[in-house]
Amino acid sequence: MQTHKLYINGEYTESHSNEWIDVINPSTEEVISQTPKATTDDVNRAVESAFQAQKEWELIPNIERGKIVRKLGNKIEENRANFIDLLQEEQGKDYELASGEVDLAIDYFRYMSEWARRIEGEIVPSDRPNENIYIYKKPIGVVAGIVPWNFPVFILARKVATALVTGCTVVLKPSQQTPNTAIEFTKIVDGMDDIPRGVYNLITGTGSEIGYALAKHEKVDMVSMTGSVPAGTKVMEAAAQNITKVNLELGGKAPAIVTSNADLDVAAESIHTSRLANNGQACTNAERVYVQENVADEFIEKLKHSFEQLTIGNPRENKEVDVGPLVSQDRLEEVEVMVKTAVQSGAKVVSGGQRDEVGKGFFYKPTILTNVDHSSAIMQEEIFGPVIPITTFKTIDEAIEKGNDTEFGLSSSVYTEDLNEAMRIVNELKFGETFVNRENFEAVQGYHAGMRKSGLGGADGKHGMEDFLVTQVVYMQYKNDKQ
Ligand SMILES: NC(=O)c1ccc[n+]([C@@H]2O[C@H](COP(=O)([O-])OP(=O)(O)OC[C@H]3O[C@@H](n4cnc5c(N)ncnc54)[C@H](O)[C@@H]3O)[C@@H](O)[C@H]2O)c1
Ligand SMILES: O=C[C@H](O)CS(=O)(=O)O
Repeated sequence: MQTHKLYINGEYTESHSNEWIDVINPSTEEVISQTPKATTDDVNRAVESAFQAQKEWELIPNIERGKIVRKLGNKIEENRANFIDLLQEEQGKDYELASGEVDLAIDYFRYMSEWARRIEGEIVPSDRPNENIYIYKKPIGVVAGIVPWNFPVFILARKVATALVTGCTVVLKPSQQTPNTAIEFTKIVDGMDDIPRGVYNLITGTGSEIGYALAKHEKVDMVSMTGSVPAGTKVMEAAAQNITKVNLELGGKAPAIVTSNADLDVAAESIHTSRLANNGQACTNAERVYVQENVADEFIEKLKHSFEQLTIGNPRENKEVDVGPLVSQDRLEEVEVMVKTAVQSGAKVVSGGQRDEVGKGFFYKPTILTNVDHSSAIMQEEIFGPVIPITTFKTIDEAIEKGNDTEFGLSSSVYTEDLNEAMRIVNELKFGETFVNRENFEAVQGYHAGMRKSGLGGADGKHGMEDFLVTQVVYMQYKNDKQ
């Protein structure tokens, strides 16, 4: 059994707890490694080390930091196959998405490195003679990067690449369910002499203890956390104690609106892809469909047909597998309960509707539900599994109203070939992202940010990079000999 260590101040170190968390392969239920269950003492050590390293790191010229960030991407690429394998093993992704995620992480380090020369301030006119007002952009400081299990490599890149290029130091806490890819990344950092000690630290453990302690730490300047709304609420509560900035990427309940003017083949194919990506476990996946009633039967038939072609199994053993496992037994049971509750309330199962007993592993059959009420739990709560509930609408007004009627505000999508209809729906939907006639997954140069309970602040692009900066305004008075 492989056991791991924490990484603090440039050294591998034992946790003070001497307790361990099992990491389980969701396709086989085997324990694949054990990570230390860190303590608050370990959190203090890691944050102190990041705090001490901050000054040296931010004084390194941006361009040098950018080169280091680029190099990190290159090193992941050298180790690409290993990252893909570890990711498949700990999270159960299919090969295509696992390799896509690792490639996106590589790209992310490279993309963020390019901001090194472009972190710009401003000079604005003063009200007084002989004075310039400089608006400086500076690193926010120590960043706590708290990562979920569903995209453990890509979201690590979002936290680490952005922190390092902006001159911040980082304490990374991966999900206790998928720490092995972060541990592999830590080996890369450890092998690079150009990253000063303490700039990057890794601690492993539970969210409720270690994540919370990190968010509450007075020397953490920003908590950048991706995860569920309940955990994000806890992070805000902890951070509030020191008025620490939070950057939160939380859950979603993305509506997909299919109008009678849609290309139904495109809609069915995109919603299929969007609902099942990562075995149904992505925050931007289509989570509920509103289809105009005169095309509903045809659309549902197309989706049903495509769901029936799917192969389920261990994606690490078979590259052709379309749908792998859910990440854990708990996740499987939660999805099962949500579907059962919906069925008890009158939902009709068009496809799937139960576990897939392929042997060991946490497999649930891709499921289509119709006859669901817009206000029911399956239409309002995040499912995070391969289940798509579908309801109908009569008018575009109704579709927009129902689409917006949610506590989440991350992603949404619209299917129509009518430009006027598309523009109207896009303008009236209140979501951080809207995909028109295509499946989800955002671009690194965009801005991934949720409205309502889906988060605060955002990631990616110029605006995501700027979330890791603070502003200092300098009023520079000078003497003018000519006056
Ligand atoms: N908006 C986005 O970009 C985005 C991306 C990926 C996942 N998500 C969301 O993440 C969720 C799935 O991931 P998950 O199950 O790993 O989420 P989670 O909230 O259970 O855990 C996320 C991270 O937060 C930590 N955590 C948990 N409780 C905490 C607490 N009290 N204090 C501090 N940290 C805590 C966990 O240990 C983990 O590292 C879904 O809701 C999904 O929509 C959102
Ligand atoms: O879980 C959320 C996602 O859709 C994935 S990510 O935003 O690209 O990380």
